[in-house]
Amino acid sequence: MHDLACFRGGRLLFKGVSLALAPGEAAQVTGPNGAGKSSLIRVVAGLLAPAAGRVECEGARALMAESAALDAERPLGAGLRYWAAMDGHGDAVTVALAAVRLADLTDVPVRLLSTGQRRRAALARVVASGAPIWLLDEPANGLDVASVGVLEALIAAHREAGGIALVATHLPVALPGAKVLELGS
Ligand SMILES: Nc1ncnc2c1ncn2[C@@H]1O[C@H](COP(=O)(O)OP(=O)(O)OP(=O)(O)O)[C@@H](O)[C@H]1O
Repeated sequence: MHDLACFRGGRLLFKGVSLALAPGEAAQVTGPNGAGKSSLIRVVAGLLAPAAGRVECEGARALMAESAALDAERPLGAGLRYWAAMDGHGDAVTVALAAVRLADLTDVPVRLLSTGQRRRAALARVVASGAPIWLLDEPANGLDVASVGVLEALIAAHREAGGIALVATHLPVALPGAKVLELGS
């Protein structure tokens, strides 16, 4: 991120935001409600144009935001395979579902999943994407303590394998050695 600025709703949310993440590194984006954490994640994802500055990425980006964008009527496994196939990793879904402890629900329609299970499904989508750069917007929302542990372990394994994680969260998520990007300060 080079000198990023973001205007939204006629308001300057942040400016002068610069950060470099090398393989294996992570950053936590913090700040009060409305500071622009989600907006920053969307800028880095390429979904929102910055008012100034630029983002450079080497490798694909996977975004975990509020919605997992999975067809509610489809079985979970089939819904995830649809996206993973687009990313060229259709065979990664079984492992991803096991990683987020949802293997038992592979054949259950997405509409029947609980809130926390939906969040874990969204995480499975990121895992199955094979993308080296994970952009996680409030990934711990709706997760119980054990699932936050799973989230932390998956991020750690991703970093150990040379991946990068940018995590916006107001809930505690252990990210050892992560850089901190505080917005609204
Ligand atoms: N589509 C939009 N159009 C105009 N303003 C928007 C839009 N989306 C968000 N905003 C505004 O941008 C500001 C930052 O929102 P953002 O969701 O990035 O904050 P946040 O730090 O993630 O907040 P929270 O902690 O509540 O999730 C808010 O004031 C919000 O009202």
